[in-house]
Amino acid sequence: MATDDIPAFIGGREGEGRRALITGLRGFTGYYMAQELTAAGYRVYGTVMPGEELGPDIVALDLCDREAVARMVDEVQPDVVAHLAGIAFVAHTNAELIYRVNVVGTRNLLEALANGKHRPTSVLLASSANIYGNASVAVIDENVVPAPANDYAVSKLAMEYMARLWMDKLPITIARPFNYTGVGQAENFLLPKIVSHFRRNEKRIELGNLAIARDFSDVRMVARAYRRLLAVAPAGEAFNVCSGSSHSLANLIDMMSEIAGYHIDVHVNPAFVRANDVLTLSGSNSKLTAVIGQLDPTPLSETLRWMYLA
Ligand SMILES: Nc1nc2c(ncn2[C@@H]2O[C@H](COP(=O)(O)OP(=O)(O)O[C@H]3O[C@H](CO)[C@@H](O)[C@H](O)[C@@H]3O)[C@@H](O)[C@H]2O)c(=O)[nH]1
Repeated sequence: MATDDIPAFIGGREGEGRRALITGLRGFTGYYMAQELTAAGYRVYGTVMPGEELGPDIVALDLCDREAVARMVDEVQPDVVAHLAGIAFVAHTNAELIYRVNVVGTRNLLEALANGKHRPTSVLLASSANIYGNASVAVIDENVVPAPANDYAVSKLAMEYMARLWMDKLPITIARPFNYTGVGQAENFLLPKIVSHFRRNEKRIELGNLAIARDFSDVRMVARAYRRLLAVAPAGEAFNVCSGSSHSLANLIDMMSEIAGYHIDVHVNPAFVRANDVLTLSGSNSKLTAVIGQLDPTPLSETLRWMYLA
């Protein structure tokens, strides 16, 4: 689809009179997704983990509880679904939980939606660029054959394969986000960790593998891209969600030094070095922008400044 053909309602109120379900509403991305969908006119329903605070239109849900998932879907009867709940930390040590939540939990949701009284017009599943592993090409597009290198990535690729079994019943879109960050991301991820050290004025930081590079986006851009995908993506397709430019770890530290106005000493702590790390992830967003229009990515230095000053 050429950019000229992109429907005019993009950026408008395409959600008017429609119900959106966000799984993982209180997760890092869920918060921004809710803002984005509410602004587009959707009535937003969300699931949170049992024990988290509830509110109107917010349901506590363990995705691994198949019957509870079916009940929730029956109550909400969503028109669109952004499935963001899942284990997001690549170095999470509980492999069983990773597979249970990311694969079985997603299967429970798709089964409930397919069997539900009301069929949604779009279901977006958050997969991950980590499925590509250590790709041999410099810039990764959706045709690169996935080569997952850790349990997290295998779980996300398994989720994608499992989702294909439901594509004859549900209009499913797979998002493959590259790295993204922003205010509210947990400090066990690389950029919030670096930013928080500078915020505390620390002169030393212990990191893991320094020889990495990532394509970082701003979480607000990712939420915008997901909202547009829900409105216009052709069913059954996978889309990279990324800025198209990659930064080395040294470059990230330099950027933060510039913002904070001082130098930090970087030390390697073997405890943070991952076995089977993915070294470089740099993506092409051409397929995405051809369908949803230009992304207007926020420069990473601006996102870092936002986090530093928050
Ligand atoms: N977290 C962390 N990472 C470190 C550190 N030192 C080096 N790294 C390296 O920095 C890279 C980025 O780590 P994370 O920020 O934890 O992100 P990620 O593993 O790339 O995963 C993120 O991006 C994926 C998409 O590419 C997402 O799917 C995933 O949920 C997550 O957001 C990894 O190669 C990691 O080994 C450290 O102290 N902490």
